[in-house]
Amino acid sequence: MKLSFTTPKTEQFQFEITGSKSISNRYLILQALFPNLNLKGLSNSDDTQVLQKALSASLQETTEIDIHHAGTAMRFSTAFFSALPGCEVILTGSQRMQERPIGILVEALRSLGADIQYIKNEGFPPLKISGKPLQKENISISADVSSQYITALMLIAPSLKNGLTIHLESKVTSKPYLKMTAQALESVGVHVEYDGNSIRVHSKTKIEPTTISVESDWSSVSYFYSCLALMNAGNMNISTFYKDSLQGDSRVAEFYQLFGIETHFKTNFIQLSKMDNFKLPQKIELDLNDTPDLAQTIAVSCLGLGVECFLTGLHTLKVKETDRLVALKNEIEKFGAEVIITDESLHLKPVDEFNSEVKIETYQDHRMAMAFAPLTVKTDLEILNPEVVSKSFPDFWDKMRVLGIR
Ligand SMILES: O=C(O)C1=C[C@@H](OP(=O)(O)O)[C@@H](O)[C@H](O)C1
Ligand SMILES: C=C(OP(=O)(O)O)C(=O)O
Repeated sequence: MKLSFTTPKTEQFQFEITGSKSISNRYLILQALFPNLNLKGLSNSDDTQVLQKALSASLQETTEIDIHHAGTAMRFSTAFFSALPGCEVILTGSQRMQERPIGILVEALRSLGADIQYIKNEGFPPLKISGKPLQKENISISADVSSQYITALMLIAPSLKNGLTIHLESKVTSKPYLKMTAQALESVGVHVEYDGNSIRVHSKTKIEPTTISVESDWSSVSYFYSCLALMNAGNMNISTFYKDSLQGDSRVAEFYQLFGIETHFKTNFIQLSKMDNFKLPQKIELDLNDTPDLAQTIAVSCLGLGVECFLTGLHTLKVKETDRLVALKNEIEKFGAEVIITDESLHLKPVDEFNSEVKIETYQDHRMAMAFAPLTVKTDLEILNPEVVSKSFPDFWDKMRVLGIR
């Protein structure tokens, strides 16, 4: 899809963004445990829809469930089905899902008594799961590959007889997602104690009827911060967001101050505007260990603004929808800039003038398409397989059109 930008007639934009897929997928598991949980404003993303479908599958006999590209759905439902007595499922996913590691979670579940077998490669989906009551109440797990393994254990913990204590080994990656899980559990009345290196989730069999409204997705809104940073003028009112967010990616508001974007929190929306007389820095350095999904957005903003950046804490990017470090290097260098990557960092040295008419490969990764789209404000470009955005944000291109990106 070829993209071009026409300065819109208005400088004031107003729109709404779909519910957070991370929050939605946590509450879907909790709803499966506690049926009197009522959910409003769920994400319309593919990743949420596949999890909804998986959880509503009839489990009379061995059922194959295809989770496509959805990492959270794969990890959360592995734990859920393992602890569901009597169920027999085969959990599979896309080619890339079959290359994304799950061994740490499977080992943890097995040590609690789960019956899980690998169908193809040791350590990777597809999995054959025979659900049964899990016994132990203590577990140690490596926390530096994906926080989703730990979230998966936390979400099923209330259904274990004595709850579960999870000891975190090694440096914890994507930590705010664990806090999000703890807050989701607390919001339905499950008691959680979290002291940094261990998490205790108490058992709970029933909850009071509860209605939860899912907050909009902060990772999705990052692309609008990037657009505004690259545009000459404008302000945006985007709903529904609150100052006290469950989502770690709400730090995008702080990060984009570096690029002259101010965030004002109104009752239920955010107002983004450009700071007056702002002078861009020559170089920024950020540790994104807590917010890995913002890395692509920030790297491309830097390319567009001509700001050198050194991003660290990126070791998990290699095992996401694609190897995002390699994908970023390949695509950013097409514009003439230089990118140096290691296993956990990215150093971008920008160029004054871009190569034009660049074709962006998206590698089946929604965030590659969405991170590069804002660059159209500066130069015409082409995004290959633009439909990948539906993994987290199906309405993405409609919203871009509102801003003048066609
Ligand atoms: O728990 C979650 O909802 C997520 C956790 C993060 O993954 P890792 O913990 O694997 O970094 C993040 O990248 C992903 O998009 C969503
Ligand atoms: C990494 C992501 O998702 P997941 O791991 O759930 O597939 C993402 O949405 O950027």
